[in-house]
Amino acid sequence: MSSFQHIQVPAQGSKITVNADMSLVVPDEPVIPFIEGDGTGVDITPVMIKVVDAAVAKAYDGRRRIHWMEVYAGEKATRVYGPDVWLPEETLVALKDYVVSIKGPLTTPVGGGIRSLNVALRQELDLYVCLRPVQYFRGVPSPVKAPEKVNMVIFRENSEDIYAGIEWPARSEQAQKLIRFLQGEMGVTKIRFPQTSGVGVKPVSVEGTERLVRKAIQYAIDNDKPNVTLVHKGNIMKYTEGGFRDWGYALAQREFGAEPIDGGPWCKFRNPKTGKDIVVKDAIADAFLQQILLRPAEYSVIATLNLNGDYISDALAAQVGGIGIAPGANMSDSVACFEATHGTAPKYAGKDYVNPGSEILSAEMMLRHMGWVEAADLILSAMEKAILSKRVTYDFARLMEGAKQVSCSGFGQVMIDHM
Ligand SMILES: NC(=O)C1=CN([C@@H]2O[C@H](COP(=O)(O)OP(=O)(O)OC[C@H]3O[C@@H](n4cnc5c(N)ncnc54)[C@H](OP(=O)(O)O)[C@@H]3O)[C@@H](O)[C@H]2O)C=CC1
Ligand SMILES: O=C(O)CCC(=O)C(=O)O
Ligand SMILES: [Mg+2]
Repeated sequence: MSSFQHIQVPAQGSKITVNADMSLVVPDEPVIPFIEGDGTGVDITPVMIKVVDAAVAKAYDGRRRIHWMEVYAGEKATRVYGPDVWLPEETLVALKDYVVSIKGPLTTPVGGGIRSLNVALRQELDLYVCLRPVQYFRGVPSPVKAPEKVNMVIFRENSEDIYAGIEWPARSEQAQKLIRFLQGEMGVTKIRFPQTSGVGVKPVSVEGTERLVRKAIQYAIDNDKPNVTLVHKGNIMKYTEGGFRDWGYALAQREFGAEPIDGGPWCKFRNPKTGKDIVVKDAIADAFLQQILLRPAEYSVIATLNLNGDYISDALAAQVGGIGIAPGANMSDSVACFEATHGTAPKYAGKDYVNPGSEILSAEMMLRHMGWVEAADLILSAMEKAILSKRVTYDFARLMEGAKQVSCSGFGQVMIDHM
């Protein structure tokens, strides 16, 4: 018997569980929760499910099957649970309990209104790694000359930084109180317009940095990557972004035995699995954004803070063809919730128009994470073949010579036809 109020647990299928060493135990018929998402979520999420089901059926010939379980967040949650319930407690319980899940995008209003549900989910479940691989698919139209040189994996810190939403509006009692405290007790004299300033707080911790950088370096080891770059703005924000850089380097030396190169700060260590050197280096965020355009081949794994990671994700996605095919995952040591890099693209909502590729590739990451590599590989090859067939959604069609534009669901079907 389910103890959920509105979540319908599928009659068949069972939970994915986690061993003490954090490895997954994945049954052949797992129950996977999904959040449909706001805006274009209604378009892309059903297509993602159809493509994944087709890949799993093809790869395992009926021996494996996903039982999808809808859980609610965002506008749909307010329709199901009541007008003010944007992120029901039972959604959080289900995402945690069922270990692996996938979500569509959720709307966050600008300037006021509710705080980001996406951020709330990451915080509540402590999904501290935002993992966003950026790779080039043959045939994708790109604004740069050599998009195939972009092959990076972003590890974005997902739980702290200015992104955590600790801020107060201009002229509010709280902002005024904090400004008075800063001026009266902390010796701050440089708030230019204290009467009319909104204020935000940017927490960046040693633990938060270390757990993220540790994952990034381990990923470089496991996946035979040549370097890890810590991207920060530590020249200006010395004790937050500068701290991130310093704690990252210190961790590389302390836990992975990295030695300074030419007196540092860059350092390197030998990959215990391959014997090759892994260089740990850093870049200041503004310079990094021009480096990824001019010298992308020199960067492989990126470890960065929350807001930088947000900007870098969309910028890098553009280099390989746009956020229509930019996947991602939010992960703790045990729980993972997969989601596209893009948002709800409201002007296209409900039009069966946008590219479902980002959410499908997020599902591909999910299948790989579950160890269902055959199904994941099928999705990758179907994506590549679909793009090469030039039957693509508007975002690619408008940049491709000789393309035939298809709808969101049409692109899903083209993928299935190529499996
Ligand atoms: N994780 C999440 O749930 C996220 C949620 N958001 C939220 O989404 C809302 C809208 O944000 P906005 O800044 O407009 O960013 P979006 O990512 O939603 O859209 C920006 C532009 O990106 C392109 N785009 C987005 N999705 C697709 C797709 N599936 N296929 C092809 N192109 C796509 C479109 O470009 P074009 O106009 O050129 O066609 C679109 O206008 C906000 O409330 C924001 O907070 C934003 C990011 C992540
Ligand atoms: O939460 C949001 O609305 C935006 C989040 C976002 O842009 C991201 O995580 O990349
Ligand atoms: Mg973003």
